[in-house]
Amino acid sequence: MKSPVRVVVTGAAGQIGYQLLFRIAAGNMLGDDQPVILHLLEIPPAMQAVQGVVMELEDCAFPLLQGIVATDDANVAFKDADYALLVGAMPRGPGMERSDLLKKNAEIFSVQGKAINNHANKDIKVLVVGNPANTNALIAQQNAPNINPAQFTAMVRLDHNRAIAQMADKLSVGTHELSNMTIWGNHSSTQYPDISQLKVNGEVVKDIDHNWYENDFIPTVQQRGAAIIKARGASSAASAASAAIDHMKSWALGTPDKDWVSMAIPSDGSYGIEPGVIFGYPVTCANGQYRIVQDIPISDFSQQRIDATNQELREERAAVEHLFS
Ligand SMILES: NC(=O)C1=CN([C@@H]2O[C@H](COP(=O)(O)OP(=O)(O)OC[C@H]3O[C@@H](n4cnc5c(N)ncnc54)[C@H](O)[C@@H]3O)[C@@H](O)[C@H]2O)C=CC1
Ligand SMILES: O=C([O-])CC(=O)C(=O)O
Repeated sequence: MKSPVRVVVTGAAGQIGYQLLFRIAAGNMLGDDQPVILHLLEIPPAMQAVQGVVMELEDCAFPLLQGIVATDDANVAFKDADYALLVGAMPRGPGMERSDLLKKNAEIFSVQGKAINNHANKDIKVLVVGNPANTNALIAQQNAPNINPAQFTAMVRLDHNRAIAQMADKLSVGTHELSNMTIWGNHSSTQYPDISQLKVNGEVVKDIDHNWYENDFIPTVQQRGAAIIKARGASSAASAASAAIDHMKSWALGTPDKDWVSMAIPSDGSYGIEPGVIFGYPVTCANGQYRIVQDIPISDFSQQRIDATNQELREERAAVEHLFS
């Protein structure tokens, strides 16, 4: 049996937290042979609800769950943490863009970045889910100068999974038959779902109707979060938790041969993006490290969309630079 790892989930009493914790404890994220100690961080008014979540986790008698720490103190929550899923933040409601949450949520990520810096394992893997995810990840990273900046990532995997599901439906194939989807840029309505490299059972997909791609598929993926808010009256939760599991699993356990996943990670300058911006890229993962897929041909059509999402991320960064330590 491996020794247990410590996994922090913030916003543990929220919608996504409630979907996420049980799957982590069941081994869906880090594997059937990896025991976990869950650290649940919440704000004081939610601590009673967290106690209920703790009771339910206990009642599952998960063999891999070797301990639970529930706290409203970030310094306690991040102590010796190996993985952190930063979910706790306000969700948007109808008619809002995710960037409208920037002012409300930014402070949370500067506080948590500092706590990670001071208390976490130096190899910690951080995934930011709370919106606007890319820029919140940048805030956390900039407040953690002693942690390798590459360890801070944000979630575009839900967009990646949505894009695969839409294409599978269009092509009448199973989602498992598709590979090489890419989400470039921001987890926002400027994201660019790129199907130029998409394959079905290893064969490049040709003959996609460009009009459908541009005017139906791309907006559907970009606006899927808003469509769910409209339908459910609340933002996506189970699918978001599932994507968070997928993101961390890929990062920790690796991606399959001949495929890649989309992760928002600090740019190293690849594809002309300014270094440091937390940008959605196609990546492969092995041995707990991710690597940007290089040399994907970028058409003029793609370049315009990559530029638009890059521009939005630069504007978001400019709005929060005062929170960088
Ligand atoms: N990146 C992505 O693909 C997605 C991101 N999201 C975002 O995830 C976030 C959480 O969504 P939900 O779980 O639906 O919201 P929710 O409102 O159900 O839960 C959020 C929880 O966070 C807690 N919280 C607030 N401040 C905190 C702090 N400083 N420390 C610890 N916990 C804190 C709240 O008490 C609440 O229990 C939202 O910002 C939402 O927009 C949602 C779906 C997809
Ligand atoms: O749309 C939202 O506000 C929640 C979210 O990020 C998503 O579902 O992609």
